[in-house]
Amino acid sequence: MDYSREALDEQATGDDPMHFFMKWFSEAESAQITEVNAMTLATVDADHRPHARIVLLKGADERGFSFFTNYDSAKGTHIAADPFVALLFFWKELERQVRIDGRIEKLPAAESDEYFYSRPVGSRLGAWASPQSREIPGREVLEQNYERYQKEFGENVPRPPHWGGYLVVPQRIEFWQGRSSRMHDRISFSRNEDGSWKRCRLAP
Ligand SMILES: Cc1cc2nc3c(=O)[nH]c(=O)nc-3n(C[C@H](O)[C@H](O)[C@H](O)COP(=O)(O)O)c2cc1C
Ligand SMILES: Cc1ncc(COP(=O)(O)O)c(C=O)c1O
Repeated sequence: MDYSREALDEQATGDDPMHFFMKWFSEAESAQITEVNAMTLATVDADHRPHARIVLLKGADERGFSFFTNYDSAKGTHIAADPFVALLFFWKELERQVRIDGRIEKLPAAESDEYFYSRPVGSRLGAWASPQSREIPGREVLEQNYERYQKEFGENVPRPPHWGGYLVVPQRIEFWQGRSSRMHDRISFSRNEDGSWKRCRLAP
């Protein structure tokens, strides 16, 4: 595969990488890419070993990038031990990659509530039924848990205390645009001490 769709120059990215991320994100949405918000989340465990999995981006604003999960999951345990994480998007139809490194924190409970109560009842029950990342003897455990919580809560399924959002506060954001002959464009932003951003170009 030789990439040839378009170029990315420094000026085009502007001074604010969050702003530019939103632009690329809406272009990916307009390009009808399925699961455009699917991103790889990398964490490290207490022994410094890396782990990666897909999660869904549910918010991006001037603070950073948010997603929702089980705080008691493997990723939640890693994050509690080491708050440095990486996110990765690959939008192959646009020949684009976005790499994000940063520090992660829990979203305020009110924001987790707001998102949780927007989810379908079935997914809310799923959050109770699944002890995420734990070994279970068989699928029937999930089904039994699901039925049990369905009986207990009916249509009013509260947010489990172990389920909520995280916010990744970016320290570095890199925009990668594929170019011909592997001579890709890479524009990288690093956060300065005062919160402003330093922009540079990296060799591909
Ligand atoms: C397309 C896709 C989207 C997913 N979105 C989420 C998500 O937003 N939150 C989540 O907890 N798991 C999500 N998962 C499941 C995770 O990839 C993973 O299996 C789960 O979170 C357990 O990871 P852990 O054991 O490393 O904590 C998604 C999986 C896929 C394939
Ligand atoms: C286990 C799990 N939790 C959370 C999510 C987040 O997405 P949603 O809130 O749309 O269910 C997903 C998406 O696939 C998921 O698989």
